[in-house]
Amino acid sequence: MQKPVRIAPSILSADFAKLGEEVRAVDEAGADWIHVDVMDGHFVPNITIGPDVVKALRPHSDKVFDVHLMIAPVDPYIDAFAGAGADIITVHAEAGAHTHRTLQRVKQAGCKTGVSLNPATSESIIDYLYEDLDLILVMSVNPGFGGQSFIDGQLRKIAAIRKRIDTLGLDIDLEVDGGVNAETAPQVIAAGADVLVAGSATFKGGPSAYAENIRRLKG
Ligand SMILES: O=C(CO)[C@@H](O)[C@H](O)COP(=O)(O)O
Ligand SMILES: [Fe+2]
Repeated sequence: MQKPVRIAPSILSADFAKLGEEVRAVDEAGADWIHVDVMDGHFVPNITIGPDVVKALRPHSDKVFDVHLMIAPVDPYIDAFAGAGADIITVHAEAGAHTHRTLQRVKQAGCKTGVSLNPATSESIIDYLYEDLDLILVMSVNPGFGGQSFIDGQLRKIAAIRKRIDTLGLDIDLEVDGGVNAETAPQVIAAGADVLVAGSATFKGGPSAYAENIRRLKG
C-alpha cells in the first residue's frame, strides 16, 4: 500500500564545501531521509563520494541514510557503506549479473535492501526479487548528474511497480529519483511513488529556502 510521501533530498545538489552543515540544514527543514549518491566514473559518467564521506556525515543527522550506489562492481563495497552508517543500500539491477546475491549481502551487512532501474530498463528484471526488497528506486533521469529533466515515460513504470507491490501485498517503498520538483511531484505521487528524491528542487535558494522547498514537494 502506498504510504504517506517522504522526501529524500539528494546531497549531490548541496554545497560540497560544507556537506555536514547542509545535511543538518535539510534535516531541520523537514527532510525525511538523506539521499546519498555514490558514483564511480565507470557505471555512470561522474565521480562523487565514498564510504569515508558517509561516515563523516553520519553524526550530522539521525534521519535514514538512503545510499544510492551507482557503481560496478558493487559487492566489494557493501560492507564499507554499511559500516559507514548506511540504513538503506540501493544497487542497480544493471550493475551486475547476480543482483539476488548482492541483495543477500546487503541484508547480511545489516541494511535494508533497495534495487534501482535505469530509464531504459524494464520492471520485469526485478520480477523474481520482490520478496527480497525493502525499496524499489525508479530512475526518472539517466543517472550521473543532478538537475536533469524528468522523463515522462517512467510514470508508466512507476504505476506498474505500484500495482505489483500491492498485488503481492508486500511492504516495499517505491522511490523515484531524477527531475522531481513541485511540478512533477504530483504526477509521480499519483502514479504510486511514496518516496521522492529531490536534489536541485530541495537545495535551490540556499538554506533559508529548504523548509519551503520540502513543503512544496509534499504538496
Ligand atoms: O541519482 C541521482 C542522479 O544520478 C539523483 O539522486 C540526482 O541527484 C537527483 O537530482 P535532481 O534531478 O533531483 O536535481
Ligand atoms: Fe540518486
